[in-house]
Amino acid sequence: MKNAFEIQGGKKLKGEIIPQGAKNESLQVISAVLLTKEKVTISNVPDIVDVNKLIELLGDMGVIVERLSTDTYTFEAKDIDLDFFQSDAFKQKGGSLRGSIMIVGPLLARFGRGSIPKPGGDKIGRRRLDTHFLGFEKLGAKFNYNATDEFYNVDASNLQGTYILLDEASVTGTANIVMAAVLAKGTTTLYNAACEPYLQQLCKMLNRMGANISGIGSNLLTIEGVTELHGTEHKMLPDMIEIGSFIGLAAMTGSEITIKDVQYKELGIIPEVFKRMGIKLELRGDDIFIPAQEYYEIETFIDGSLMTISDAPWPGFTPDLLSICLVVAVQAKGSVLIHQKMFESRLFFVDKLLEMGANIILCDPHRATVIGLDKQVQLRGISMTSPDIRAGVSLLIAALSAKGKSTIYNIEQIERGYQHIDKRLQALGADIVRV
Ligand SMILES: CC(=O)N[C@H]1[C@@H](OP(=O)(O)OP(=O)(O)OC[C@H]2O[C@@H](n3ccc(=O)[nH]c3=O)[C@H](O)[C@@H]2O)O[C@H](CO)[C@@H](O)[C@@H]1O
Ligand SMILES: C=C(OP(=O)(O)O)C(=O)O
Repeated sequence: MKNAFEIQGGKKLKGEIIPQGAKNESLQVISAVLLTKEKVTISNVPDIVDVNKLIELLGDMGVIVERLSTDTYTFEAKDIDLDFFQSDAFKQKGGSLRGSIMIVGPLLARFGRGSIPKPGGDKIGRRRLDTHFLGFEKLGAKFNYNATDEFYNVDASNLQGTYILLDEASVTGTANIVMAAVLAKGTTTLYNAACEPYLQQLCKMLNRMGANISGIGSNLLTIEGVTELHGTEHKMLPDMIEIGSFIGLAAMTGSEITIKDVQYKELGIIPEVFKRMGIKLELRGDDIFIPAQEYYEIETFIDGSLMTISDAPWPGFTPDLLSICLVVAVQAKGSVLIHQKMFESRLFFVDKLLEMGANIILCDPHRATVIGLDKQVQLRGISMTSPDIRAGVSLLIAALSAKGKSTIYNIEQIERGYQHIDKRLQALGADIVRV
């Protein structure tokens, strides 16, 4: 398998691009099929490494998976092989993606026990799972963590609804606890819940399956336990992180791009953050049109002080788009402080941007000040390795804007979240090949 992209940068792109279905939503709703023995049909499923691995894992557990078309699947979790969870195959596969952690809640709810190896995902700093297991414990489960094997086991003969104040608004943690609580006895009140669109979509799907969840979209969820759930149909939202990435791509390369069918009202603060970086966006129907812009100027705060872009749980700005904002700022007019509050190793990729000619001061692992080049100096193409999914795409955007050839290695990191990205960029006129 060829695992690098070779890019000849500096070309203006033009055209329309359709965002894939949301990666992080997919990982939640596909895990939720374990909650019922009936058939669940899911559409707009992105064809990306992480989602394909989860689907394969479900198949290994005994879920009957049928692919109806390129992006539509049915899942039927009639019989699950509970012994599979102690096998080496599970330990190896289950640990290879972050999203696999969300099979534990449904397994616990339906079969009274669940297991998971310490999950993978991006190496972007410490990524604790306490919220998940503290929540399960509150519902009456017992868990143990084998530090040698890096393996978690959770047991519960009878989950009991209760009041849970989460220690942090964890996205996958909230999803996991909600999925455990829907089949628990009595009422669970979940406070400090995360409420990203991914979670809103999950909760709506669970309600269609017969669950009784209220407070969707807020940080206070009330879940009245039910005895069983049924089959349903679900369609994934477009991936808001892809949409943000394409906005950044258009600005940095000075290209005219239309992003189709974005479900604008689900994008929260995302378009506003890019607008404050000086990027012109037009909503046409439900498409975002970004005109070719010679330059874009980052606003200051009202009092004239330096703009700061930082992450926060929803409806704050998602941490998954900060790397994109950082790279876009490299060619802006003006300066910005990028403050990545959640993850402590997500900004180190600026080293590569520095090598390409960017003007950035990495203040500490969480903060970087970018002094924009205002397109007066073009970045230089280099060879680089993608450290994580969003840094990878940011480097790809930098490479597309740069003079000369860049090579990006370790593109599995990019491909775990961006579907057929080389082909889709080629369709916009990009010079990118897989080598
Ligand atoms: C598969 C999936 O859905 N992955 C997403 C999910 O990961 P994931 O669910 O793993 O991330 P969490 O929401 O648990 O939080 C990530 C990290 O941020 C810290 N933290 C979290 C909440 C908070 O209020 N303050 C805080 O500092 C935590 O210590 C944690 O280590 O949510 C992250 C945060 O949006 C995203 O980057 C990931 O793309
Ligand atoms: C950090 C991310 O993903 P994961 O949680 O799967 O590592 C991401 O999507 O930006």
